[in-house]
Amino acid sequence: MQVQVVDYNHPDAPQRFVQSLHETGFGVLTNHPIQQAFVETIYQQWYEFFTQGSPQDFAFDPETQDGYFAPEISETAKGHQKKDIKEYYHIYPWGRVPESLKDNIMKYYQSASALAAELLDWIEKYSPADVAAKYSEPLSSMIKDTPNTLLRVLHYPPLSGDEEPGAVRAAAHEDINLITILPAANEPGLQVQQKDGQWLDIPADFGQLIINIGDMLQEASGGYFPSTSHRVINPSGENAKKSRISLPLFLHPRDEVVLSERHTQKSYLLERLKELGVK
Ligand SMILES: O=C(O)CCC(=O)C(=O)O
Ligand SMILES: [Fe+2]
Repeated sequence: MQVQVVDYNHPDAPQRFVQSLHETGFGVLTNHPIQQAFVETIYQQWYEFFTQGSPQDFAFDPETQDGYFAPEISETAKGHQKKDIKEYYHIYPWGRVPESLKDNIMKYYQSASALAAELLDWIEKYSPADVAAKYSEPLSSMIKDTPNTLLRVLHYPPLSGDEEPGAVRAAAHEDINLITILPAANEPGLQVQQKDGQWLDIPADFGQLIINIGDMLQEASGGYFPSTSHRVINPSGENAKKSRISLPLFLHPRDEVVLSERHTQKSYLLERLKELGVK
């Protein structure tokens, strides 16, 4: 099955969307409540911050993990040797955010988190009974008042030609969290790995919202929802001269939430951050 594009307002949307998540780990929504013009304003503001601002003034704190991650310290995907070609900024509700960018990005954080709670209710409702029985509490309540949900603003710079051979914008990886909400980026490149190993472009037209399953929901659902590998490939030709901005929101439960017999959110996250080499 291919990743389904689902109209958020259609009566069958919840069921079709959850089916797509089960079969592919991904689903794409149109006509959703996040306004594209607002997303674009954010892309523009943060593009200026990365390219003309002083991101180093907000260098990330290894303890708390908020702030700016420069290209030199950017993460290396699990199982890979080369760093991704990207820089990014981690936003938490309690974390540091440049004053001039705060209003819009926190408004986005709140509205995308509210939408995520609704989508988690859809997922809960259309989980088979034996899968739903594994959830230690309702999925949307796992993220209620959580301080752990992470909004990452990513800037993939134009390619200069002297990148390390083999390095890519984002090497194949799985997300750590419950679900990820990602507005279509301003440039293409996102691909998902199918069960047969082939890489497929994610449908990501202007204004679409991409949702994918992360390891924590895979863990909590006993594998019913797969945390599927995805990557961002390097552009070529004229597109290589362009920046790419994207804005994934990684929904994380509160620390104490039980995911499975072996893991709480806190123990699972620590294990994964060590693997990424950023903790
Ligand atoms: O930039 C993108 O489109 C995806 C980024 C991503 O997968 C991630 O940061 O986990
Ligand atoms: Fe990802």
